[in-house]
Amino acid sequence: MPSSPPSEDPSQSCHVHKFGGSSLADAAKMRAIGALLGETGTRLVVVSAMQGTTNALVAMAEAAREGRDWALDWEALRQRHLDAAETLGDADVRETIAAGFDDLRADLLELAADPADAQTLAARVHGAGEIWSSHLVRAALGDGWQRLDAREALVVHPGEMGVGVDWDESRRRFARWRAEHAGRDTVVTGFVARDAQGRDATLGRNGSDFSAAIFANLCDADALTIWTDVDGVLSADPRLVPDAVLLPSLSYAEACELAYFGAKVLHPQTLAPVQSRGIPLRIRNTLRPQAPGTEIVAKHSADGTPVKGLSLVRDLAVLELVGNGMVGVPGAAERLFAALHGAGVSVTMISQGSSEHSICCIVRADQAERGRAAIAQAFAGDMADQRTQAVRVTQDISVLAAVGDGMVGTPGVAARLLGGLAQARVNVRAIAQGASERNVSVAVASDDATRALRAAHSAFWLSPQHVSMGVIGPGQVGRALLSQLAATLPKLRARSQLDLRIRGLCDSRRMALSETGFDPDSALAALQEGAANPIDLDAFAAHIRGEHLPHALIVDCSASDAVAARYPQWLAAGIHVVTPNKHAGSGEWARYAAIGEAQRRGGARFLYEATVGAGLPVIQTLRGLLDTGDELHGIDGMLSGTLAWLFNRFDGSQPFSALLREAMALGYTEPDPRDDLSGLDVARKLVILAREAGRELSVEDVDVESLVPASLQKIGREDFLARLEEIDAPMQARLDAAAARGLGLRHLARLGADGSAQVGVVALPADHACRHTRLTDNLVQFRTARYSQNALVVQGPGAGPQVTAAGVFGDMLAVARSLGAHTLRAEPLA
Ligand SMILES: NC(=O)C1=CN([C@@H]2O[C@H](COP(=O)(O)OP(=O)(O)OC[C@H]3O[C@@H](n4cnc5c(N)ncnc54)[C@H](OP(=O)(O)O)[C@@H]3O)[C@@H](O)[C@H]2O)C=CC1
Ligand SMILES: N[C@@H](CC=O)C(=O)O
Repeated sequence: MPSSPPSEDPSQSCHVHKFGGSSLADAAKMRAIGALLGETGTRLVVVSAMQGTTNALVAMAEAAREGRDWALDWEALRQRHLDAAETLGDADVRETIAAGFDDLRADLLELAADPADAQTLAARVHGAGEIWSSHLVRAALGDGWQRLDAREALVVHPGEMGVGVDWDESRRRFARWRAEHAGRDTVVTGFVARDAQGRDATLGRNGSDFSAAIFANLCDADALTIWTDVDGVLSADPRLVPDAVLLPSLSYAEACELAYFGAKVLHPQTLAPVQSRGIPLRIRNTLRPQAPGTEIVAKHSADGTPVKGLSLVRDLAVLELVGNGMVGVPGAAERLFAALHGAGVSVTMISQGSSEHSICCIVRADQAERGRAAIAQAFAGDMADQRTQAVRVTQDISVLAAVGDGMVGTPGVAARLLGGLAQARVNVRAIAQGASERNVSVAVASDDATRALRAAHSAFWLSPQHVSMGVIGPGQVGRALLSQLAATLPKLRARSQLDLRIRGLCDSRRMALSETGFDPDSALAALQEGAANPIDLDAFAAHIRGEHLPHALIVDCSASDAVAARYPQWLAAGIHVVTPNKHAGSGEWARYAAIGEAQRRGGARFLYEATVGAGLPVIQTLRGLLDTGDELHGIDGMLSGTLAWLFNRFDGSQPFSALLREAMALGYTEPDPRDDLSGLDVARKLVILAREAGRELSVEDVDVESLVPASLQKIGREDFLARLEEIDAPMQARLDAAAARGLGLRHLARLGADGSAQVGVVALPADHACRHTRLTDNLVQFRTARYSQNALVVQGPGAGPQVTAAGVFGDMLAVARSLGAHTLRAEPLA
C-alpha cells in the first residue's frame, strides 16, 4: 500500500464519508446527510445498515438455525424499509427492497434446513441491511448519485487476526468498476464483501468503518470522515469520567492504542488502510455538524500533554504461571502462549518480572478457565516434578491504559500514573509498557476501576482532583468552615485543579449525604430540614470513601472521643482526616500509635494543626524544627485562648462568670467550658506537642491545676452553667492576692526538658512577656538546641471559630497539595 500526496486540484480530490446506522435511522435522516457532504471533488459515501438492522438480521439468522420463529421480525424490518422507500418516493427502490426481503426469506428458510454452506448464507443475511440502505441513501441523495455494491469490488479472506483484504484484486476490480461507471459520486455498501471464490462475506463487527477506510485507500482519498452520533474521541469514557474532554487531534498510533483499549468510537483495524496512505481521518457528529470533531493524522500537533487519553477494559482476568524451574530456561513463554493459542484464548496484556519466576498475562474473563486448563496441561510434566508450581486465575480484573505520543522519551509518566493510583488507594496487580512507550497499562481489581480511571485522569490534569469530603460537627468551628468554603471553593475551582465536594455532613444525631455534593451554603439546611438520616458513622465514612471518587477526606469538627476512635479505621481505608479535635492527639497512647500505623499502611494523611493554637502555625513550626535536626528542650507559654482572653479582661470590674459567658458566646471555649477552666484543654495541647516531639506523654502525666471548684466538677454541663457564679468568689480572691503583690494572673503551660509537664495559673510581674498579649493571644515559646538563648516564639489569636476554621482549611489544602492539586492553571484543557 504505497503512499501518495493528496491531490492539489480540488476538482480531482476524493473525499470518502461513512455514515453509521444512527445517522440513517429513517428517510429524513438519510436526506439530511446530503448537506454534510460538501460539493467539491468526487464523493464516496459508505453506508451502514439502518439503525438496529444488523442486530435484527443476526437474531433472525440465529432463530432460523435454531428452528425458532422469525416471521414477525422479518415483517417488521421489511415494513420499516418499505416505509423509508415510500417516504423517499422511489418506486424502483421500493421494488428492489421488496425483492430483497423475498430473497432474505428464502435464505432464512434455507438456513433452517442446515445447509452445507451455512457460513456464506449467514454472511449474506447479516449483510443484507447495507444493501438495502445503500439503495435508500442513493435515492435520498438524488440524481447524479450512483451505487456500488461492495461485493463487486472488495475481495477478502479470513485470517488469524480477523478479515484480511486482497488488496491487488480489490484494487483491480474497483478500477474496472470505476472505468465502467462514469458518474462522479457514489454510494457504497459498507460491511459486505466476497471471498476469492465469489462467496458472500462480511468484514466483522463495525465492518462498515473498515469498508470506508479500505475504499479511501483504493481511491487514494484526500480525506475520510466517519459520521457518527458522538462528537469525537474523548480523553476517557464520559460515563465514568464526567470531565472527559474531546480530543481535537490524535496520531494514528494514539488512536490505535485508544481504540484497542476500549474507546468504542473507532475499531483499530479501520486505521491501517488510511494510515498506510497518510489519509487524514476525521470523526464527526451528524447531530452536531458544527462541532470540529477529532482529526486523526500521521503526526498531530503537540500540546505538551504526555498522556492523550485513558481507556479501560473490564471483564478480564489475570492468568499466572509460577515456577522456580522457569528461571533462565528458554522456551517457557513460548510453550505458555502456544497453549493459549491452541485453546483459542486471546491475550490482552503480558507482564513478566525479570526474575523469570512467573509469567502473567491478562485474558478475557470468560476465557480464563479455558486458558488455565490449557496451561496446566501444557506444563503437567513440569508440575509433577516441581519445576512449575501453580497456574493461578484472578477474576474481576480491569486494564487501565494511559496513551499518548508525548509519553515517548518523557520521564515520569509511569510515576505520575502510579502515583495517582496510589493516592487513590488503588492496588496495581500487573503493569506493562511496550518499547513504543505510547501505552502504559495497569491491571487493577474491577471494583477499583472507576476510581483508578478518575484518579489517572486527574493525575494527568485531564480533569480536576476530586476530593469527596465529609464534615462532622457543624458547630461553631464547623459552621465557620462551611462559610469559608462557600466563599473560597469557586475561586479554588477556577484557579486550580481542586474540586472539593462536601458529600456528607453530620452532627451528633443526624447525617445528610449527597451523591454529587452539597453547596457549602446549603449543606447545613440539608442536615436540618429533615432530609437527613440518623447518624451512622460507618455508613457516613463508606459514603465519603465511595468507589468512584479518587480521594476521600473527613473533617472532624466535633469534640467527640467516639469520633476520634474511628480515625485508625478511616486512615487505614485511605480516608484522609483533618481535625481540630484534640482527643486523638492526646487520648490513649495505643490509639495514637494505631493512627500513626494506619497512616503508614493506608497512605492517608492525618493533619491536626488547629488542635494547638487554632489557626497559628504551632505544630508545623515544631515539626520544622525537629525535621531539620533541632532538639527540643522545652515548651512554655500560654496555650489557651479562652484563659488568655479571660485573664486579659479580668480586673475585678466584672465577675469572672460574666466574662466566661461572654467567651462562650464568642466561640472561644470548648463545648463544655470546664475543659478550659480545669486546664484539661491545655494539658491536651501540651500532650499533642510533646508527642509530636516523640515523647510518650499522656494527660494523666501532666500536673494540672484546675480552676473549677470541686463542687462543680462532677455535675452535668447545664447544671454547671446554672451555678457558674459559684466560681466568682475564689477567682476574685486570687486576683486580689496577686494584685496585692503588684502581679497579674496568667494561665501558663510548661513542658520541661526532663519530661515534666505543668499547667496552671501563675501570678506574673507587669514586665513578663505574657502580660503583653492581647485578646485570645496564645504565646508558644520553643526552647531548642538552636534556640537556646532566646526562644522561638509563635504568638497570635489562639481561639475563635474563624481562626480555627482557617487552620482546618489550611490542613485540607495541605492534603489536596499532597494529592498534586496545587498546580494553578488559568484555563481548562478544552
Ligand atoms: N472554638 C475554638 O476556638 C477552637 C475549637 N477547637 C476544637 O474544635 C472542635 C469544635 O469546637 P466547637 O465548634 O467550638 O464546638 P461546638 O460544640 O460548637 O460544635 C461541636 C459539633 O460537633 C458535633 N458533635 C458532637 N458529638 C458528635 C458526635 N459524636 N458525632 C458527630 N458530631 C458530633 C455537635 O453536634 P450536636 O450539635 O448535635 O451536638 C456540633 O455540631 C472541638 O474539638 C474544639 O476543641 C480547636 C481549636 C479552637
Ligand atoms: N477552648 C480552646 C479553643 C482552642 O483550642 C481555647 O480557648 O484555647
